[in-house]
Amino acid sequence: MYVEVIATHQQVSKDDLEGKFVVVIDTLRATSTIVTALANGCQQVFPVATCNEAKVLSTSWEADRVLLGAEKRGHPIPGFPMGNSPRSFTPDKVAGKTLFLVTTNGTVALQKAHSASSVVLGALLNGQRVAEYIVEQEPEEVVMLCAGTQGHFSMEDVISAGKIMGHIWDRRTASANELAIAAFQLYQVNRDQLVPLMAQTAHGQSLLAQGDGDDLDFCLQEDLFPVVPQQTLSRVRLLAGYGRNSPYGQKENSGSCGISWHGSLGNA
Ligand SMILES: O=C(O)[C@H](CS(=O)(=O)O)OP(=O)(O)O
Repeated sequence: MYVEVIATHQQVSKDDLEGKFVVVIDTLRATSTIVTALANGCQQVFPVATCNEAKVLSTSWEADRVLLGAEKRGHPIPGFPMGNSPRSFTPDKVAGKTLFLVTTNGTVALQKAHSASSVVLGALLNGQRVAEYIVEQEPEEVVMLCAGTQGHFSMEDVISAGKIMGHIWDRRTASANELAIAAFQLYQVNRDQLVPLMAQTAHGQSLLAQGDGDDLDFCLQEDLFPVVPQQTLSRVRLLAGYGRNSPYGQKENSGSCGISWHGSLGNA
């Protein structure tokens, strides 16, 4: 297995991802939000790039089954009551609903991955379960596509990739590109201080400035939701057998948000 971490979705084209096994990561906040919504009972999510697209697509569903969520550069959008705060996607709001979500970076990265053969969504909230799924599937090549922030490297996405890399290496050998190795090291060194570290980053600072500091704490919890969301065509659902209510998921979701991991570098 070869694992490649890519720092921003702007570094790849749809063609580059064609036929690949891709993990899209946008820890602050799109993939954390989608993981949370699905784990809390949302039926399915359509990540879309524009508000217009979300409105047009949503008209095909019964109005009382639809949720509209959107933000642009961290700001709420009129007509999209759900925003992009994972903490607002509680079971009472999302159970049985179809969510159309528009965000600045994450949903654009997810749309770019439409050409991939398999697309799963990763975050710190579900990183270990995603790694287990990758190991079980044994793809020859894995691309961890970090959404980044407006074309720039995002520490939180790369650290999440490093966590997933570590869980893969804990279970099997795999070769990796240099960013994957760096991501692994970054996670290892900082795993006990994620909140203060992320509070220094550009995205952390902007969340704090807009009053969403609690999202930072929420999104930096590890393995709160042992689920694997999978994007098929344009829709994201929990992978059967890897959902919150699977026996596997229940067993793992023992209430601890922390992990116990003592991985070592695998051989190429
Ligand atoms: O909602 C977010 O936190 C970001 C907005 S931005 O990066 O601050 O512009 O969107 P996302 O697509 O989830 O990275």
